[in-house]
Amino acid sequence: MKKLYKYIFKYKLLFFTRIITISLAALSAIAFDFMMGFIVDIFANGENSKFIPIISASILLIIIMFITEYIDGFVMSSYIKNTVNYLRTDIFSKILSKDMKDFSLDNSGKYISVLYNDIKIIEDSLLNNIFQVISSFISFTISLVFLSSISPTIVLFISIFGVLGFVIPHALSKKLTLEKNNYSHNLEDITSVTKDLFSGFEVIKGFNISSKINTIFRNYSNTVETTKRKCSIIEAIIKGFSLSFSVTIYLGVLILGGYLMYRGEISVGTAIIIIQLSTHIVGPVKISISLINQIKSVSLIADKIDNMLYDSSEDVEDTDLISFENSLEVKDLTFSYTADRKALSNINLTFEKNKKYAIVGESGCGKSTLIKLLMRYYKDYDGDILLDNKDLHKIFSSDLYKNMSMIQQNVFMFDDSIKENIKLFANYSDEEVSNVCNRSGLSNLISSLPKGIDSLVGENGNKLSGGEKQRIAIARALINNTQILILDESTSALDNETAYNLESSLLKLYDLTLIVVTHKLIKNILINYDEIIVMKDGMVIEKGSFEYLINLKGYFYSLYYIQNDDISLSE
Ligand SMILES: Nc1ncnc2c1ncn2[C@@H]1O[C@H](COP(=O)(O)OP(=O)(O)OP(=O)(O)O)[C@@H](O)[C@H]1O
Repeated sequence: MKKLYKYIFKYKLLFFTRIITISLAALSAIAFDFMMGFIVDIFANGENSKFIPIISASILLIIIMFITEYIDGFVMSSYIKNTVNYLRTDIFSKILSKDMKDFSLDNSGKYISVLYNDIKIIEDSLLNNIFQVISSFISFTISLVFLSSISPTIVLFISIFGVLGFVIPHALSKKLTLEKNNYSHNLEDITSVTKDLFSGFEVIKGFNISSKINTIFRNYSNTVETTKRKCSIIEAIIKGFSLSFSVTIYLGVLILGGYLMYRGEISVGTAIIIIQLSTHIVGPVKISISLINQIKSVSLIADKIDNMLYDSSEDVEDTDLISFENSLEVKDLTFSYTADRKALSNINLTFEKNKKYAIVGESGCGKSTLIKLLMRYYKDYDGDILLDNKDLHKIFSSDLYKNMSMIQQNVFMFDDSIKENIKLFANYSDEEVSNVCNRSGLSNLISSLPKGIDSLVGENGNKLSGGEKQRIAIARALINNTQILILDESTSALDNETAYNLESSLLKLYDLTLIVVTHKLIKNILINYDEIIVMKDGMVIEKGSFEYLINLKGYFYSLYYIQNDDISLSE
C-alpha cells in the first residue's frame, strides 16, 4: 500500500489545491448554516434594518459556493486524470521492462485486468474517497469548534456516539478487504478467460462447442458477480451501522437543542445553527466509516500489483556482454515444467560463434524448451548455460537481447510500413535497411509492391504471408546486429519451398550464429549445417554433420527415412 503513496502525491500541487477548495466548500456550507440562523432571528426579532444586508450576504455566499464548487470540480478532475494516467502508464512500462522469463510466468490477461479493472477500483475506492474523508474531517472539525463554543454538552454527547460509530463497523473492515481482493482476482480470471476464448474463436466455431463455452463463461461471470454482491452486502451492513449511529446523534442533538431553547438559554436561530452544525458532524462520521473501510480494502490489491511487478532480474543481473565472441555452452542441463516429468535431461552442447546448428527430433522431444532456456525464458533449471563463459542469468537483459534474438512462428507486426517494422522506430539509415532486406531475402517482395518498402503491412501484418513476416523478423534481428539468431520452425506452417528459401538465405550469412529448430528434413538444406543436434525424450542422442548421421544409421537416419521414404531418390 505504501508504494501507492508515490502515486497519490505525484501531483502535489493539484492535491493540495484540492484540499484548499474542499476546505473552502466546507467553510461556505457552515457559513450558510449560520446565515439560516441569523435570518430566522432577524424575522423573529423584527429587525427590518438587517433584512437587505442579510439577503445581499446570502447572494454573495451563493456565488462563492458556486465558484468554489466549480474550481473544486475542475481541480479534482485534473487530479484524477493525471494520477490515473501516471499510475496506468507507470505500471504498463514496468510490465514492459520485465524480463521475458518473468513475463511468461503471468498470463497477459492478468496484466490487462490490473491496467483496467484494478486501476478503476483504486480510482473509485482510494483516489476519490481520500478527498471525501479529508473534506469530512474538515467539516467535522470546524463544526465541532463552533458547536463547542455554543454547547459543550452537545459536543460531549456527539463525541461518545461518534467514537462508538467508528469502533463497531471497524470489525467488518477486514472481511471487506478480503472480499475486495477476491473480487479483483475473479476479474483477473474472467479477463484472461475471455481473452483465451476469443483467441480460440475458430476452434469454438469449427468444433461446434459454443454452448459448452457459454457455460464456462457464465460460471466465471457468475463468480465475479457473486463476489461483487458479497462486497456490496458487507458495505451495506457497515452503512447500516453508521446510519443508526448518525440518526441517534442527530436525534440527540435535536432533543438537547430543543431543551436549551425551551429553557430560554438559546434563541430559535441558535437552535437552528446547532441542528445544522450537527449535520456537518454526523454526516462526516457516517460517511467516513464506510469511506475509510473502502480505502483500506484497496491495500491487498496494491500488494498484489506490487508482487506482480516484482522483477526477479533486478536481483541477479550484474554482468555485461558487449559482444558475443566465442561460444554458447550448455552443461548438464536438466529442466522440468512439472515435478513429475523432465522436459530436458542432462544436455551438453556447444554452439560456436558463426556456426550453423539444426535441432531435430519428433514432436514433444524438448526442442522448443531447449531454445527457450537458451533465451532465458525460465530460470529454474539444473546445470549451466554460459555465454562466452558468463552465466546466462547474470547477464544484463539489454546486453543479452542485443546479442540474441529468437524468431517464432507468430511474428508480431505493428500496423505500419515494412520499413518501420524492420527499424522498429529506431534511427537506421535507408542504406542499412536496404542491406538487411537483401540479407533476409526481402528484396523480391519489396520490389514487387507498388509502394515498395513503405507499403503498409496491415493489422498484425495481415497483408503479408507467414514467410514474409518471418523475413521481416529476420531483418529486424539483423539490423539490430544480432550475433545469435534462433529460429523456431517447429510449428511453422511454411511450405517446404518457403522454408527452404528462408533457411538457405540465413545459412549464407557468414557472421551469424544460427540455431534452427526444424521439422523439415531436406538433405540440400541439412548438409549446410555445421552440426545437426538430434533429440529424443528430452535428451540429445546424436549429433554431427548430415553425412555423419546418415552413415551412423541411427535415430536420425530413421527420422530422415520416414520423411524421405526412398533415401536413394532424395539423395
Ligand atoms: N509450459 C509447459 N508446461 C508444461 N509442460 C510443457 C510446457 N511446454 C512444453 N511442455 C512439455 O514439455 C515437453 C517438451 O515440449 P517442447 O515444446 O519443448 O517440445 P518440441 O520438441 O518443441 O515439440 P514440437 O516439435 O511439437 O514443437 C513436451 O512433453 C510438452 O508437453
